Amino acid sequence: AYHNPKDLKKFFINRDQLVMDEVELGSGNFGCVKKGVLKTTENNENGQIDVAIKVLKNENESLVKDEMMREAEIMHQLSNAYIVRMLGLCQAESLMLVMEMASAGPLNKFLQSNKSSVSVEGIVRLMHQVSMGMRYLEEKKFVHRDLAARNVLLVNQNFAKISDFGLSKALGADDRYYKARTTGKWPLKWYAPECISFHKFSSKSDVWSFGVTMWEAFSYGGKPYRKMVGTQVVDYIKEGNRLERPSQCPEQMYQLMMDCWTYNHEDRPDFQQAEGSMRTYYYSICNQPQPSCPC
Ligand SMILES: CCN(CCO)c1ccc(Nc2ncc(-c3cccc(O)c3)n3ccnc23)cc1
Repeated sequence: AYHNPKDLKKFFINRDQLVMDEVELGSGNFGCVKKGVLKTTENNENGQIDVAIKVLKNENESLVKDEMMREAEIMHQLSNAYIVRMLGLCQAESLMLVMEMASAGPLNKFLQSNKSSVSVEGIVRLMHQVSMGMRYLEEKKFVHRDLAARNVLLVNQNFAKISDFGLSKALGADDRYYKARTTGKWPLKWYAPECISFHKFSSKSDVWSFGVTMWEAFSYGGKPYRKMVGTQVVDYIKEGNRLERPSQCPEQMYQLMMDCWTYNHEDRPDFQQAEGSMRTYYYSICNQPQPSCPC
């Protein structure tokens, strides 16, 4: 269950600072995500920040509430340009998680509806940013466990942030993986073999998911293993098959995806190596570093 609430105390936002739109950005069994603004008085300047608010439904289910508190506790420890920032929690008519808004929404949806205006170089830039965010998570010993294009949110078409830490886990100092006790509604098409066979999750299994996320991006929001259900994918992979190179995908990027789908996790690159490959290729095609604030 969720513990040490004291750490998050300073993180509680009072309800009258929040103005919530009717606009619903998304919904799930947890509740829904709404658009809104957070009124601030930073150094007595009255300002406001666009926010996404995850609103918990049927409050009484302490299970869902604990899960949201765990998500908040994880995000509270993260600070990186390529990871969605949590601004705080608000306990009012229901429990709310307040995040800094990434207003262009999920990467897969964006690419599906902007095929013509996003170049291959633009996709390489976005996926390099995701690899930097994941390298940061790896260094901090957090396992995401739900990396997919639907959980990469865009500030704009040149700036991506990793989101949805609902399944994430902090590894113990000398743990090399997280062992799930039970299986849940798992995104099997994004999961490495060891996750499915042994319920073992590590940054190396996040690397496998990163490969599938790359495939989605270079497919402009295509759905992986289209004709199969999750359980069929397990056999497909075991027989040595992999997703095919998307037509617009550069050879070097497909090679990296294939490396991320190395069956044995010990032989898979880690995010330090994957980020290095992305950076090398990105510089080779546009010879300029990522702006410090890619706004
Ligand atoms: C393009 C418009 N559109 C699609 C609407 O149909 C759309 C969809 C989503 C968003 N933006 C966001 N949706 C959800 C979360 C979120 C909330 C809680 C936890 C968490 O990890 C993430 N979030 C955090 C920051 N920005 C967002 C912006 C636009």
